[in-house]
Amino acid sequence: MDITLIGVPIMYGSDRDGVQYGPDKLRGKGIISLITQNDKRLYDFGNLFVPYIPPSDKFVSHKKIKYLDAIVNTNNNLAHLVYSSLTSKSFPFILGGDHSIGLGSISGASRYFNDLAVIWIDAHGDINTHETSPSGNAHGMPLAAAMGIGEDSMVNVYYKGAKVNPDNVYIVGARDLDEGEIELAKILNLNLYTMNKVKELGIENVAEEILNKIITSNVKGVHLSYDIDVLDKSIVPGTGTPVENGFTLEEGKRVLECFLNTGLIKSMDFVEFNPFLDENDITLNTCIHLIDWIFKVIK
Ligand SMILES: NC(=[NH2+])NCCC[C@H](N)C(=O)O
Ligand SMILES: [Mn+2]
Ligand SMILES: [Mn+2]
Repeated sequence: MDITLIGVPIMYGSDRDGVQYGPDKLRGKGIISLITQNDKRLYDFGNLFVPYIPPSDKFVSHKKIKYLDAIVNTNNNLAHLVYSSLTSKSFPFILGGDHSIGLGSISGASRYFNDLAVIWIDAHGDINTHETSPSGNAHGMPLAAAMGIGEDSMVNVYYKGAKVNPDNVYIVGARDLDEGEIELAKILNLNLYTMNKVKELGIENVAEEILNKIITSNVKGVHLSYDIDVLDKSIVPGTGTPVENGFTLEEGKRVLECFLNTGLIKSMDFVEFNPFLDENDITLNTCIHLIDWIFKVIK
C-alpha cells in the first residue's frame, strides 16, 4: 500500500498557537519509520506552505471568520494534493494542524470519488457557520462548509458547491455541540452518534451500523477525519479544545480499527495535536501510539 503524507502546519482555524507545530513534532518522534515499518511505501510531501498573517489582521478578510482567506487558500492547495495523491492510487494521510483542514481533504477526495462518505470522529460537530459560531474559529466550521453550508468562499473551496451529501456524513463521539450545530443536525437529519449513544450502543455496533449504511448507498470512497479531542482530556491534554468523557486509548484505537480494517477508507486526517499545550508529552505519546496503530490496522 502506498501512503502520501501531507503535513498542514496551520493554526488559523483554532486561533491557538502551537497546533501548527504538530506535524514537525510528530516527524521528530519518528512517525516516518512507524509508517514504513508497517510495510507501507511512503511518499512524504512535506508540509504545505501556510502564509503568515499577523494576528492583528485576523478579521481583515471576514469580520466573523478569523483568517478566512489564508484558510481558504491553504485548503484549496491541500485539496489538490489529496486529489493528486488519490489519482496515483496513494492513500493521503493528512496531518494537522487544526481541523479547518478537513475541508480541503474532503474537497480533494470528493473530486476524485464524486460520491463520498465522511466519517468525522470528534468531540465536536464542526458544523458551525459564521452565523452560529461562538468563537469565529474556522475549525468549528469545515464539515458544514463541506456540506455546502456557510460562507461562500469556504463552500466553494477547490470547486464550486457542496462536496458531500449530508446523508453520507457520520459524526462519531460528539459531546460538545453548540446550539446552532444541534439545530442544523436536526434540520439535515444527520447521522449523529454522540458519545452517549456510542457508549450505549458500543463502538463495534455503531461502526457496523455506519458501515452497513455506507455499503448499501452508492458511495465510492470514504474519508475519515480523526480529531484527537474525541479522546478523553486526560490522555490528550495537548489539544486546543479538550473535552471530558472522551474515549480511552483502547476505545480510540478500536474505533480506528473498526473502520480502517474494512478497506473502505481512502483518505484520512489526523488533527488538533498542539505541542505547546502538552503536559509531559502525554499527548505526543498518545498520538505516536495511535499513528503506529493506524498503519498496523489499515487495509
Ligand atoms: N476542531 C475542533 N477542535 N473544533 C472545536 C470547535 C469548538 C466550538 N464548537 C467552536 O465552533 O468554536
Ligand atoms: Mn474537530
Ligand atoms: Mn474537536
